[in-house]
Amino acid sequence: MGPGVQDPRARQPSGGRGHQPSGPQRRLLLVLPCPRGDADPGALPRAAAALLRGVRGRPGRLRTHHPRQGRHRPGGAGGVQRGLAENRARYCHERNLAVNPQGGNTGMVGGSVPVFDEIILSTALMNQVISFHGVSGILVCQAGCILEELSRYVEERDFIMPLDLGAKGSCHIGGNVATNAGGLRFLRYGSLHGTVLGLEVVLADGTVLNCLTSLRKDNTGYDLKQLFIGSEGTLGVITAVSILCPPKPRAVNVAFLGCPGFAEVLQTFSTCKGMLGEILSAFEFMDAECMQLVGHHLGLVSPVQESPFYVLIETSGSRAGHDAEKLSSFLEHVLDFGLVTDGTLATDQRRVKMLWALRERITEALSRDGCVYKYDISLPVERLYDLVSDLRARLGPQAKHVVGYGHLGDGNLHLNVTAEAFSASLLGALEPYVYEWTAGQQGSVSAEHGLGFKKKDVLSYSKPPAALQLMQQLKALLDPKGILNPYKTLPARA
Ligand SMILES: O=C(O)CC[C@@H](O)C(=O)O
Ligand SMILES: [Zn+2]
Repeated sequence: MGPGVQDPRARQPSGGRGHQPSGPQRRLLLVLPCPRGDADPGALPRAAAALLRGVRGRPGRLRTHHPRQGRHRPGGAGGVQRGLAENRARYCHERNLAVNPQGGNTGMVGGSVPVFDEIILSTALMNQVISFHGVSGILVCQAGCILEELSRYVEERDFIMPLDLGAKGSCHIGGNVATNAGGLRFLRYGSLHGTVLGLEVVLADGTVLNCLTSLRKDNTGYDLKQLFIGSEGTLGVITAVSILCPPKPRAVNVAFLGCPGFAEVLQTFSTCKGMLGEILSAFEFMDAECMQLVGHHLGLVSPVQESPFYVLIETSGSRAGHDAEKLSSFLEHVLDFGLVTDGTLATDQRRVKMLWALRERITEALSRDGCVYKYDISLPVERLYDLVSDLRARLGPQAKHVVGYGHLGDGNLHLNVTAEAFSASLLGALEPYVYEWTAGQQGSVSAEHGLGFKKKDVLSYSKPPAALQLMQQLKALLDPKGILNPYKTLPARA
């Protein structure tokens, strides 16, 4: 199996917005039985015992600490779990044991799975809300909280999480931050580099770096937390997160539209920004092949007539009447100008979820189509679909499907190619072509999925040698023994 290729049997993120989590689960901490070269031979079994002690207790439900207990009071569950992460990091550091931090294991690039002999350090038991402030909307929670449970928790208090992903039913907030996950609310609420206010991180030597502040403004020197956001567990293990939650919008509308060509998709986007302004919260697109795949593999039915492209527009605002008025004059305009040929609107939650499922479940449909070659690319929005058309012509019958979809509002294309089985010649036709094409547009070879194990060797297509060197130096400074998530993010040194 090639480096950018997804094994069709690999675990997939859970389905669309309607997905219900299966409730708290017991996660096993796996210990692979081969010590690293110079490690103490008895160390792994002892580490296994120490690690496994951590899964004995009943996995907790999402709950808030009693404020009187304090966050790190000895005996408080938060203190115990954080303490375990800290002790494990010390233990592993002393014995030169490699550690693979793991959250919900829903990543796309193999960042959360061990490569050789790493010990998996699961955050599953660190699943408590530490505090939530109803005026500021600042949530402080442990790393193992499941995104969907956090969403429910803050929504009950009239706020929302600033990020939303198809994998919300199983991904952990710590993993979201470690991978700097993008997702469906990025257009409106921006990157985790902006919404995360503080982090608690266990460093490679077991030191706890407590930068878990809840301040909107803090200009005291280097902003160290930024180093860990998107570093995929290679610089430290995130154990707690402080994050700013926006107020829950009172009115959410979704429009699902059919467009006759990609030029019209782009014009619809420009018009939409101009006419919907501050209420626009998502602008997603998918091509006709995506629609065929969700229909064929998942039985989902298109709500609009067959079109070469489809667009999903979400608005989130505070006055339903005002938003509906804006949306209908926008729709009238795009229909009159032939930018859109058919469309449907949803305001009730059930239909909103149904329309989102068409877009969110494309990944799931692709995984049922065979062997999937996945690319997550940032490009100038005007060129976003050229790569897909270009590849369709280049690959011809070698590929079963070449599809393009994604977060058009963020300039993020998800290019996926499917085939009956893995083929070295198909991979050879795709790589390095896709990466060279992207670099030619000054794009990014990983817009939101990170580099992990699968994409680490293509980093240089998007970063200059001096940046790579500085990254290697930071890694050596923070993790001199190279025990934190080795073989990930950075290419192997020559
Ligand atoms: O599977 C993919 O390529 C994309 C997954 C995810 O980022 C999405 O936006 O649906
Ligand atoms: Zn995405």
